[in-house]
Amino acid sequence: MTFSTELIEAGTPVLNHIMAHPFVKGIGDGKLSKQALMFYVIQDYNYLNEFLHSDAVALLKSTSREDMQIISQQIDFLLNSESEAHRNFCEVAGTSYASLQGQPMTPTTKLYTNHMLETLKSGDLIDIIAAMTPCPWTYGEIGDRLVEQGKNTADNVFTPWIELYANDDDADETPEQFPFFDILDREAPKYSRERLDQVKRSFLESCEFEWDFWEQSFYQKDWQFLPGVVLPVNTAAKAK
Ligand SMILES: Cc1ncc(C[n+]2csc(CCO)c2C)c(N)n1
Repeated sequence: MTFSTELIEAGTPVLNHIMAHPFVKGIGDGKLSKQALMFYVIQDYNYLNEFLHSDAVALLKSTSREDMQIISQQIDFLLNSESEAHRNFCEVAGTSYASLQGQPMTPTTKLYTNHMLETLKSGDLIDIIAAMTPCPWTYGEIGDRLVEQGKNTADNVFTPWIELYANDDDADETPEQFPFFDILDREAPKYSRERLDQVKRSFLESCEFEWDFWEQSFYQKDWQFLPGVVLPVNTAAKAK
């Protein structure tokens, strides 16, 4: 069994929970509250900035042009295509994208991005890619499964979001669709079983953070701040 197959098998229960999450179901049914959509976009903008930093370090640790190409494609998607997904949510929420940028990170966004950034400090390429892979993997799967369920209808307001993340219909579910898995499979044989278990754990932590991200957005889980705390002006995270 390849290492990527092992990771996919281990991550599938989390993916199933993500598919059952009310936010993801809401995308499929074209129904989500304005508050949930805005919260998601604010936090995802923060998340994607840190994902870009992770890509930058992954690029720095790459030794082949092939890997550099894969990582640069991810950066290109993130900078040039992924904003379309945010714009789709903003349009439905009836707000402008610009108004949702530059707000503080919530605890969950901090934990998830810190998990990725921590691996950058001390990890090898395999550690960095493993922590980053659940992001494109789970979104590709969400897109594919919602298309399989026939949710990308003309009258679903979230069809542009679904179609951005769904992979081509004629392609099978193979790791080739997620080139990060290729890098993991190539790097894995260089490591002991014990070391690979650490990598797998890190992948699973990111899978769980993906679920947490939907959860925090659906319920708008923000900092509580204890009674009596007065925040500095312009640092309240909640969108008005
Ligand atoms: C919390 C969160 N997780 C995953 C994605 C999806 N995503 C982020 S970058 C990228 C392409 C580079 O791999 C993809 C598919 C997201 N937007 N937000």
